[in-house]
Amino acid sequence: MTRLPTVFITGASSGIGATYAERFARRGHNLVLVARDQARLETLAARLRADNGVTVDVLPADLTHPADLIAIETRLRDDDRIGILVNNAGLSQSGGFAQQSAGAIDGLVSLNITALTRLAAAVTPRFVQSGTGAIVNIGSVVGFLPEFGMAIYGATKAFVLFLSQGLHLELSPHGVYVQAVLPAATRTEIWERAGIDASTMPDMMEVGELVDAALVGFDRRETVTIPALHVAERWDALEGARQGLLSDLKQLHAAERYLRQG
Ligand SMILES: NC(=O)C1=CN([C@@H]2O[C@H](COP(=O)(O)OP(=O)(O)OC[C@H]3O[C@@H](n4cnc5c(N)ncnc54)[C@H](OP(=O)(O)O)[C@@H]3O)[C@@H](O)[C@H]2O)C=CC1
Ligand SMILES: CC(=O)[C@H](N)C(=O)O
Repeated sequence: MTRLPTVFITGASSGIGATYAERFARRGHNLVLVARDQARLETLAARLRADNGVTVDVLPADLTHPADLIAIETRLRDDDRIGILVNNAGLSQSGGFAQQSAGAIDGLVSLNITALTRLAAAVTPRFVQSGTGAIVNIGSVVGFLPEFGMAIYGATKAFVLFLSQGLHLELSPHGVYVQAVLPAATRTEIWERAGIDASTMPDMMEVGELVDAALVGFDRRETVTIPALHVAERWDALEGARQGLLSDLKQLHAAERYLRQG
């Protein structure tokens, strides 16, 4: 019987989520796996149980369906064995902003933003109460790359970064660790699902390398982990510039350049 916290992973039927499941199972953690494709989750769960001797629960759910989301929130709220949430389920964007239907926009926002936020919120009071726990939110470098041409997807990922930084500030004094993982292009099914030809991407990281790097950041308790960023000082400089900008906000009056001339 393991004393390690159970790891709850959304979007665990493929790609990054399935790889997190494999890596945490190898470390001896019990798992709860969530995605829509129950058969795929069951196959993965059976393999992880057999290979690692861990307990794996499968919770099929569509996180964009209100009733499913409530059921998943309830499990996170009530199951005090769960000590790590990997908020990974996500969807990419197909086409430019002008091509988006109302349904496509709703799908992106409800999975990438609403579900992720509600699951973090469901688990937080219990983690704060116990003074321990970890929330891993999967963002994307596209969250700071409007140049990539996926305005809605990128905005959902900018939200994930902001939320994670805010939660870090609020929850770390209570012993809760929050990590934002920002992958760059990684070889998974997300591209095909969005109707994007992955062969048009010049370089792509293999998913195992991505998750192993993200776990190095996790073990070091990094707040923001960007596996494809080779010069870490770039991130520090960006954060430094942001802090500098804060010190130049003076809200009593508009800046000189906005004062009307005559
Ligand atoms: N691959 C990449 O290049 C990058 C990926 N990311 C992020 O990584 C995360 C994982 O993506 P990745 O592994 O690449 O892609 P995959 O498409 O392989 O995985 C997405 C996972 O989310 C699940 N999922 C999709 N829709 C729903 C839903 N409505 N309800 C519940 N689960 C759902 C899928 O399972 P099912 O269909 O069974 O529901 C699947 O398990 C995403 O948040 C993505 O934005 C970030 C940057 C780069
Ligand atoms: C743009 C994508 O679809 C990809 N998941 C990424 O975030 O790089």
